[in-house]
Amino acid sequence: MLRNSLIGSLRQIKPILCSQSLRSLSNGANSGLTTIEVDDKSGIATLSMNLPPVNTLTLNLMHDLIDSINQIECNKSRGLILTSSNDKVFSAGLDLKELYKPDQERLKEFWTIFQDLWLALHLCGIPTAAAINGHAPAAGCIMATACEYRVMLPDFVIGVHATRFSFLVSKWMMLSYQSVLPRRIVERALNQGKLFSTQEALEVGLIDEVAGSKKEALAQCAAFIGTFDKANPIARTLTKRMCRDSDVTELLRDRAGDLRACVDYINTPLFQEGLSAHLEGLKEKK
Ligand SMILES: CCCCC/C=C\C/C=C\CC/C=C/CC(=O)SCCNC(=O)CCNC(=O)[C@H](O)C(C)(C)COP(=O)(O)OP(=O)(O)OC[C@H]1O[C@@H](n2cnc3c(N)ncnc32)[C@H](O)[C@@H]1OP(=O)(O)O
Repeated sequence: MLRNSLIGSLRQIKPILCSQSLRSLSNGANSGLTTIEVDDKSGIATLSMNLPPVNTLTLNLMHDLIDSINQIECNKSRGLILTSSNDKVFSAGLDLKELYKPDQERLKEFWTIFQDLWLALHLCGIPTAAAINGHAPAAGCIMATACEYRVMLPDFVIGVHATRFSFLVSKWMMLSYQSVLPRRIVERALNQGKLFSTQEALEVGLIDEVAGSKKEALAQCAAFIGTFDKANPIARTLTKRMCRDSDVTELLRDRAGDLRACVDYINTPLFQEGLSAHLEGLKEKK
């Protein structure tokens, strides 16, 4: 029953582009906001976000990421490593400009694609790891928690600091955080709007390892992916999805309800005023 419902729900996000070859993948498959490099020897695909200056999750970047995840999965790569081509920022999270005084139809599209991205990453059939080679606030952190393993470079921050500027997060975003950290730590960190330093993140278990360089981070992620070599890939995928079932069911059960709640909240004066102050703060930093 559980397995059937899992398979059923997974069909909803089944990758469509299943005929592409590894060669064309390694040549880069889309508009350049992401790049895919497949290591010939290991068969592991590295997916890099490449949207200067800070990899904000715009509609286009999120579309590219979903396409890339689907392509990597369809090509039966041995694993997927998510990273950034910026050496200071993994991802600055959602594009705040999309949330400020938004066009209502575009906002719906934006939130829906964010849900899709999280589902694609969270339910990706092959092993996934994040090489966090820069700051990873807010949705940057949520993307990392949707992966199975996290390796981070020193002197950066990661976490969900939404309450600092009067944002709430959806339940599924909270569950993603909670799938990595104990509930009491998540509750405290979300309420404080805490950004963890690399060292703090390691101590609480938000990340699994610290690496000295991006090259080392990629190697550590690849070593993690190698730990599944003895597992049957289909059994592994089904097991991963069963383990994650309760997290995704929350969203799949009522995507429209989540969309409605988010759109309503984003339109409140509380949210818009907090966002306006946050955007000013980012400008004044200069
Ligand atoms: C009752 C039930 C209700 C349910 C409600 C559910 C949901 C409700 C609704 C809301 C959703 C809340 C979800 C939030 C998830 C998010 O991801 S929101 C995004 C939050 N992200 C941030 O706050 C990060 C802000 N950025 C930074 O802190 C820094 O930029 C950085 C990442 C640390 C990098 O610093 P650095 O010094 O290298 O760069 P700059 O700060 O100079 O930035 C360069 C440039 O980029 C612009 N920028 C940065 N981040 C963003 C962003 N997220 N969106 C848009 N633009 C961004 C910055 O302003 C600079 O622009 P420039 O001045 O024009 O150069």
